[in-house]
Amino acid sequence: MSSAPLQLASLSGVEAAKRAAAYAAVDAHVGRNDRIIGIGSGSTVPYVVERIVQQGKDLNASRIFLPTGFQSKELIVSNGLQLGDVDCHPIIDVTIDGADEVDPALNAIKGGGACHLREKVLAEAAKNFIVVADYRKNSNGVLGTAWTQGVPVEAAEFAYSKVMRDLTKLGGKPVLRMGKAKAGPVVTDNG
Ligand SMILES: O=C[C@H](O)[C@H](O)[C@H](O)COP(=O)(O)O
Repeated sequence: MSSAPLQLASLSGVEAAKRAAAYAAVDAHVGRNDRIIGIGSGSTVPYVVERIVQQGKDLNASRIFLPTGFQSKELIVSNGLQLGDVDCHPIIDVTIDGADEVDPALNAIKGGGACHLREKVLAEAAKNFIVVADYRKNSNGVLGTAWTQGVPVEAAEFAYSKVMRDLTKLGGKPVLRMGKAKAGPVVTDNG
C-alpha cells in the first residue's frame, strides 16, 4: 500500500495528536484485504477517513464502508467512498472508531458525542475492532479519570424515567443530557 507520509505540521497540538493516532491506526490495522470497513464517529474519525483515502482510489474502489451515524455517512459520501449497510454486510472486516477514555486493559468509555447503539453494532459485527485514542484519552487506572463527564448512556425515550431510576438504584447520579441548539434532550442517531 502506498500511503503518503505523515503531514502534521499545519495542525495544532491536539489535532496533530488525533491525526497521528488515526494515521497510525489505519496504517497498522486497515489492510489491503479489508474490504468491508466500519467507520465510527467523533472528531478523530475524519483523520481515519483521510488516511484511508490516501491508501488509493484503486484499493478503495473495491471496498464498502458502513457508517455508525450521520457524521460518518457524510464523511464516507463526501470522500467518494462506497456506502453500505450492516443489513447487507453483517460481517465487517474492521471497524475503526474513537473513544473518550481508554484504560490499560483496553476498557473504554464511548458515546461522548452521543453516538451509541450503531457504534456498538458495528463494533460487535467486526472481526477486528480498532479504537483510536490520542494521549488525552489515557486512563491512569480507573475509567473516569481522563473523561470526567460521566458514562454516556442511551435510553429509549419511552423508558427514560425507568432507566434514570434504575441507574440511581445502582448508585449512579444520572443526568438527562440536553441538546445545545434544540429544545429538549439530545437525540442519538438511532432516535
Ligand atoms: O459518541 C461518540 C463516539 O463514541 C466517539 O468515538 C467518542 O466520543 C470520541 O470522539 P472524539 O474523537 O471527538 O474524541
